[in-house]
Amino acid sequence: MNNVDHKKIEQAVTMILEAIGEDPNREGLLDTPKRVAKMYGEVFEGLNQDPKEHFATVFGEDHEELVLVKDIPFYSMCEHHLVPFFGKAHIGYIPRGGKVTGLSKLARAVEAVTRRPQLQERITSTIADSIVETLEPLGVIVVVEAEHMCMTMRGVKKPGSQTVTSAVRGAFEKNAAARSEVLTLIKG
Ligand SMILES: Nc1nc2c(ncn2[C@@H]2O[C@H](COP(=O)(O)OP(=O)(O)OP(=O)(O)O)[C@@H](O)[C@H]2O)c(=O)[nH]1
Ligand SMILES: [Zn+2]
Repeated sequence: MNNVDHKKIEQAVTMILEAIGEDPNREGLLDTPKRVAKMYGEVFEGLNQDPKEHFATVFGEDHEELVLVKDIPFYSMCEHHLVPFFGKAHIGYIPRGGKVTGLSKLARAVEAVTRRPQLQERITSTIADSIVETLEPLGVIVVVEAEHMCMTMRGVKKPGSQTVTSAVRGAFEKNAAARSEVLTLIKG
């Protein structure tokens, strides 16, 4: 929570308020720079984390079949406009050699990757590659669906449009049937 330079953010927010023609000294705005600094500490908390660190918890469970955690909600900040994009991540992997991680660790990795200025494509591939590098599974598939506020409240203004990205590694790259099984499970 304390990864950001609060003082610097407070100064910057005061300057932005002045720049838009607001009065930073009016009552309602007095604590706004402080609040924004605290909020950025929270939404950019992932900058302090390496998603891979969450996969240190490994159980020696002999399960070389699909593990899928779907509908993991996330909130991130588009690195172009610093406005939110948010949605769901779905992570499937086929463990190898008993390297099975805790289910919550997949959701923790999503938090680590999304709580920083981001691109949806990078979120998707970083999660997949972190799993490949740590758990060395037979295969990984990551699907991310999100709504980007920079496309809804501003710019092209297309509310409701969803962006879907996927990253496949290992067995899922070659095996279309395995991929479609996961996609069916995600939809169901
Ligand atoms: N590929 C990708 N693009 C993104 C993501 N988030 C936002 N963008 C896009 O980043 C682009 C930035 O385009 P620019 O032309 O530099 O900026 P802009 O003038 O504000 O663009 P508009 O949004 O079209 O008004 C826009 O097309 C956004 O939709 C993301 O996660 N992935
Ligand atoms: Zn954007």
